Amino acid sequence: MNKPSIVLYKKLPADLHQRLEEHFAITEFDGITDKNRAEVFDALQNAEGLLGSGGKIDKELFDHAPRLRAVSTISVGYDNFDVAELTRREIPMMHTPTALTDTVADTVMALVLSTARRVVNVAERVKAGEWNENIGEDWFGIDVHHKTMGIVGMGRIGLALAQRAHFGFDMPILYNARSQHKEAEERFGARKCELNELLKESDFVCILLPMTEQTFHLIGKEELAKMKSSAILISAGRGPVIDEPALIEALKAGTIYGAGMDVFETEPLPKDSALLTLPNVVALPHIGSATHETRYDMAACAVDNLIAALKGDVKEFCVNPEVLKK
Ligand SMILES: NC(=O)C1=CN([C@@H]2O[C@H](COP(=O)(O)OP(=O)(O)OC[C@H]3O[C@@H](n4cnc5c(N)ncnc54)[C@H](OP(=O)(O)O)[C@@H]3O)[C@@H](O)[C@H]2O)C=CC1
Ligand SMILES: O=CC(=O)O
Repeated sequence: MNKPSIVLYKKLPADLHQRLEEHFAITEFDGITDKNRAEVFDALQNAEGLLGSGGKIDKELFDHAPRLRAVSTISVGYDNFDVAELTRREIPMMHTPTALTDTVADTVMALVLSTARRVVNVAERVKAGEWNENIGEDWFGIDVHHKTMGIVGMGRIGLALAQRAHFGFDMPILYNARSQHKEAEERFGARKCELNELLKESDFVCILLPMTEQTFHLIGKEELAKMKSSAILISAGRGPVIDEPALIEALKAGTIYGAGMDVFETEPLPKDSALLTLPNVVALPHIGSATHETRYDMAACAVDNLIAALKGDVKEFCVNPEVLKK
């Protein structure tokens, strides 16, 4: 019997590629870009599955995939997919939520520490030969331990961050989400509050929200103005949740102390972005989950997700479970 065809648009480790090949005939691309879209459209004519990460996966693409039965992304976020269109076509959309949670929380904690203690800025000065005598106050940062941690988006990653902040740094925790998160309250003493209260009271405001119509530019000029001048903003959910020009203004004016950012409105971050010129900004290239171990686990999860979905055997990790046949 012929194996079902799939389109793979992300390079996989050899053993995972082999696992996929045992089940499917694979047409492989190095991403889906404006340059190769037409070629991808041709390959999709026959494809029953789609697996990869990044790119804009929209209705036009699905229109070229009349046999598509399952889509699997190697990520937890899926804002680059037209999920409503997939649901309309009764196609399950799979993602990799649990594999990366701890690694992303570690990255957020790294941003908290490196912005507060100015690790990147100070290390650059050492490399530039500026450490010539005992350091003075111009090398100092601010404490992290015992400060108030505000978490906007108390989901899987928010919870893992709360655990680190509570047990590792003895930080009181405030959070904002749509629902109450009893586990965070009971295990880490977290207190749910309105966004405005969180912004006013937190020393670290960590934004861990998905990108949706409701979260777009949730943090803008007015919200930034509510933060303490000694507070630090950490952005590690999706870039467009923060109004970047408003953030740049606040950082330049010194109305907040600094920002640690793993995600941006435009990625890769444009070379002329003012964020690159500000010493109180730590900018990372969207590395939240980027360790060898975690990226492997995410890819393995996405491969298993596609195999399960094309067999009609989905048990978890489906974004639109309403399409699954009972
Ligand atoms: N920087 C990186 O490399 C990475 C970034 N991410 C990003 O992080 C996001 C979060 O991941 P994860 O924790 O696993 O996701 P979850 O779905 O577990 O958590 C999302 C949280 O956001 C809250 N939320 C959603 N919409 C709103 C809103 N309008 N107002 C207030 N709260 C809201 C949810 O609230 P409620 O609980 O009430 O539903 C939930 O607490 C991903 O969607 C992805 O975009 C993920 C991985 C890596
Ligand atoms: O940003 C990364 C993800 O997995 O989502």
